[in-house]
Amino acid sequence: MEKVKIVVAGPRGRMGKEAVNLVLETENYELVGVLDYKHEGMKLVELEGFTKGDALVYTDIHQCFKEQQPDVLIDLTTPEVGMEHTVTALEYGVRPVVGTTGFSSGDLRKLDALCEQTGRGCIIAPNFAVGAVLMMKFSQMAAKYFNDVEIIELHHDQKLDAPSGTAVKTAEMISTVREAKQQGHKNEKETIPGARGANFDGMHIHSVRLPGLIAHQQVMFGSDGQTLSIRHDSYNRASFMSGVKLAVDTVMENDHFVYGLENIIG
Ligand SMILES: NC(=O)c1ccc[n+]([C@@H]2O[C@H](COP(=O)([O-])OP(=O)(O)OC[C@H]3O[C@@H](n4cnc5c(N)ncnc54)[C@H](O)[C@@H]3O)[C@@H](O)[C@H]2O)c1
Ligand SMILES: O=C(O)C1=N[C@H](C(=O)O)CCC1
Repeated sequence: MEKVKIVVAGPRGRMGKEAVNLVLETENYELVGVLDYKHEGMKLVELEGFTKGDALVYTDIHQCFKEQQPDVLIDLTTPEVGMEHTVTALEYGVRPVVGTTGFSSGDLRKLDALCEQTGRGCIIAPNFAVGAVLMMKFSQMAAKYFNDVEIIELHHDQKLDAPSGTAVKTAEMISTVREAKQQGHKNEKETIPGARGANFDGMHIHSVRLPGLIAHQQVMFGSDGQTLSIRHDSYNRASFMSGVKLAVDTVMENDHFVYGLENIIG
């Protein structure tokens, strides 16, 4: 069987390191390159923190794709860089698996159109942890019966985007079934701006950033005399890797755009 040729963007990052190790340790995967903004021409093994890997470091995505002709790009960078990488990958016929969060709805529409144009698959997954995907699905189920919901997402303090991609995706999924409602008292007034969090279709999202945290989310529903809380916790970044593998294997079979792992988990 031919190996899946993979490039990882952001290899020195917290998630990128895990993804590089996943690729190196998976028998039918081959790491053919990594994309960084520095260390051009070095081998992966020469970078701090790596003990193996002959793949070359590229700072130019065009050169990387021309020389290596990968099947899949795994992107774990920043929203601006990630969007540029994803567009370029599709233009080269490389299938993107994107964990990078912070894409706008306009970005997602553009990528959807580009997949249709190129006939290539692309998976954007705001959260690769299977438990987090279930937490989102269970929240969507609960929202049929509870209109009042607050989303509390908690992450490490090095995170760039707020609210998290997971919180936005959860709110979007809830919105498909929740009866539209502006929550809280109609005369509610914030005495300190931001006290009620971000407002998505009348429901509120609260972003907590603290050292010591990894990735956590609690979705709280309330109605007369009862509350329901659905919570997921990632305690390490290995928790995301089975989802990355599922996305890589699936994108190799796909010719369309997928936003959210819930669309490929049965
Ligand atoms: N989908 C998920 O399950 C999931 C899980 C964790 C994190 N994330 C997301 O993944 C992204 C990365 O998270 P992280 O915690 O690893 O961040 P990080 O800051 O540790 O890593 C980002 C890496 O991107 C690299 N980078 C910046 N510019 C680059 C460029 N031009 N080319 C190549 N690399 C470049 C940086 O050097 C850095 O190593 C974030 O958007 C985060 O929200 C998603
Ligand atoms: O560590 C991060 O950053 C994470 N980001 C994702 C998000 O924005 O939802 C998923 C969990 C970890």
